[in-house]
This record gives sequence, structure tokens and C-alpha cells, in this order.
Amino acid sequence: MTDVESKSGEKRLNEILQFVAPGTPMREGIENVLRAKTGGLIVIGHNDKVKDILDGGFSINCTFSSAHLYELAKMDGAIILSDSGNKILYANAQLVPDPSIYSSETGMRHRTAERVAKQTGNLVIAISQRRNVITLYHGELRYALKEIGVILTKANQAIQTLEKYKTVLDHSILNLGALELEDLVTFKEVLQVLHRFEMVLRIKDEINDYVNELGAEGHLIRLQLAELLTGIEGEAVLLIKDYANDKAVDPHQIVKQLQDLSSFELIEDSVLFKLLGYSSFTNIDTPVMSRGYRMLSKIPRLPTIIIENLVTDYKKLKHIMQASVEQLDEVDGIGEVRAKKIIEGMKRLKDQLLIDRHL
Ligand SMILES: Nc1ncnc2c1ncn2[C@@H]1O[C@H](COP(=O)(O)OP(=O)(O)OP(=O)(O)O)[C@@H](O)[C@H]1O
Repeated sequence: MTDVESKSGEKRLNEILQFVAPGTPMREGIENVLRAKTGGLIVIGHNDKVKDILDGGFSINCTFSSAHLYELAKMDGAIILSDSGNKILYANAQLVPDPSIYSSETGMRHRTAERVAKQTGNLVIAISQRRNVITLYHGELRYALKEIGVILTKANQAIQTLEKYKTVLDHSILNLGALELEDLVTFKEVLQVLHRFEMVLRIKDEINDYVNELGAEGHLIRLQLAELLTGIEGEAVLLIKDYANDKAVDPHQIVKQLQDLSSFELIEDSVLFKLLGYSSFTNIDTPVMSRGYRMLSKIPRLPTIIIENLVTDYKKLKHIMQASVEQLDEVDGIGEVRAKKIIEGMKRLKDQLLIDRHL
């Protein structure tokens, strides 16, 4: 499977998991069927492909509710829902998919579910009568829903890992900041921070998957995640704006490309160099200067347009830091008052970084 295919597969699984997440009427209905041990076979969507394999059954055509689903699952056969899942169209229906479609399942309910999903491309949910499992099928995708307690434990472990990675990231950002102010940065520090950003963003994605699957039960995890990672992507974008070879490059696009890298590619300096627009043979110890976007964004109430004008005129943070009030006054949108504020802001940042670095 290619990376692109696996990414789109993940996206599809995420959407499906949200559709059946705890807290939704759909999940409530499925859980009721599971507890009642009647078993169930549910097809979401009633297109031509489904019509072709549908035999018999009662036309119901009522609004979806978890109670209706539970009652109808007492009958044999499949339940067919509308495309959005908000209507129950048929119950007690016999499904006759192509028997030549490969299925790894043993029981008839699950075998049918897998074949119907592959043949129609629709989402099919099988609720086992005997084994206490809910299995989702969608095209080639098969996913057994995990118990909420199991996912919660995994999500909490991932949050702890995230906290550790975040501390390491914060430390390397702090170090980079101090070096930027002393004009001592080499590509080594830049790539290190970029790599750590990406590691944090990857754990974030993993936790988001758990949050999707947990639905209403994932509320606390969602809050913790938000608290840990506020502004993190914005910071990564600014880092790229500071160090990409071409100033005009779209930094969001690079963040996206970074996320699409395999774990192996991510640790390759040459790949990261290329992403930033440099030759893959660049020496990691080469000194490099920040444009200053990230640092300048930390000065309170300094509008983005002013930061842009500063970088356009001075090119590098080092030169902005060396400028006098009179020189800064020359920049579009900067008057004497603002020029003084920028110089004060830079000085405060420098002092703060020195203190933080020694804590
Ligand atoms: N082709 C089909 N169309 C509609 N319903 C079906 C079909 N095949 C099986 N079922 C439903 O599945 C029920 C149980 O079948 P079976 O025990 O073989 O499945 P299973 O996959 O072992 O599931 P379980 O784990 O629930 O026992 C049937 O009584 C029927 O309600």
C-alpha cells in the first residue's frame, strides 16, 4: 500500500469512527444490540449496488433511533439505513453478495458483511451474537471496535508520551532561540527542532484517532491535548518561514509534506534539507541565519504585516537586532514609538531566554 493510500484509508477510518463514536445514537443502538445478544447486520446507504444484492425484507422507512435499531435487530437478517444513517429503510432483509468475493470470516453474518462492503463500497456493521464484538467493514477495510476502557488506557499512555516529547521539543526551541539571538545557529539545531516538531505532531495525530473513536468519552483527553499543543503548528510554520531557502515558499505545504514522510525519511537529514529547499548534500554544521518571523511574533502587539515589512527590508533577524530606532523608523508602518517597542521587546526576549535557559 502506498503512503497516499494509507493516509486516505486513515481519513476514511476516522470518519467512520466518528460516525459510530460513543455518545452518538448510532453507537447507543449498536451497544444495545450487543448487550441484548441478538446480533445484527447493518448496511449504511441504499444505492444501486446495495439494491442489486438485496432480497426481501420489510420496508420500514422511519427516522433512525437507537431504540428502533435495537427492536429491529431482534429479527433475523440485515437492517438497511439511508446514506446519512438517519433513516431506517429496511429490516429483516436477506443480502446476497457475490460468493466469489474473498472473505476471511467464518460465520455467515460476518462473511456477508465483508463481502457486501467489498462489493458495494458501503459501510457495513456486524454485531456478533456470541463473541461480544462490533466489526466495521468498508471496502477493503476491516476494523474491530475496541472497548472504551482499552482505548482510554492507550490514549492516556499516548498523552504521557506526548508530554515527554513536548518537554524535549520545548528545550530544543529554547536552545535555538538563544542561539538565534547570539547568531550561532547551524542547520543541526534547525533540523533537530523540525524533527521534534514532527514527532510531537505525529503523537498528536495518534491521540486524535483515539479521541475520534472515544467520541463523548474522549472529552478530557481532547482538553489535555489542546492544552499541551496550543499554537504548536503555528510555531512550526514560523520555524519554516525563518529557515526555508526560498522566502516565498508556502510553509503550510512544507508542514504537510513533513507529515507525509515515512518515519525512516523523517530521520534523514538529506530529506529535511530538500524539504526546506536546500541541496541534500548541505553540511549539517553550516551556519544559517533566521529571518526572524518566530522571534518577532513573540513581541506583544506587533502586527504580522509589520513583521513582514521588517523581514523584507532587513532579510535576517541579526540585522533587525542591530538596527537603531532611527533605522527601524524607516520601515513601512513603523514610527518612533513602535521602533522603541521593537527594540525593548527584543531585549526582553533576550533576557527571558537567558533566564529560561538556565532554569
Ligand atoms: N446473507 C445474509 N443476509 C442477512 N442476514 C444474514 C446473512 N447471513 C447471516 N445473516 C444473519 O446472521 C445470523 C447469524 O449467522 P452466523 O451465526 O452464521 O453468523 P456469525 O458471523 O457466526 O455471527 P455471530 O458471531 O453473531 O454468531 C443469521 O441468523 C442472520 O440473521
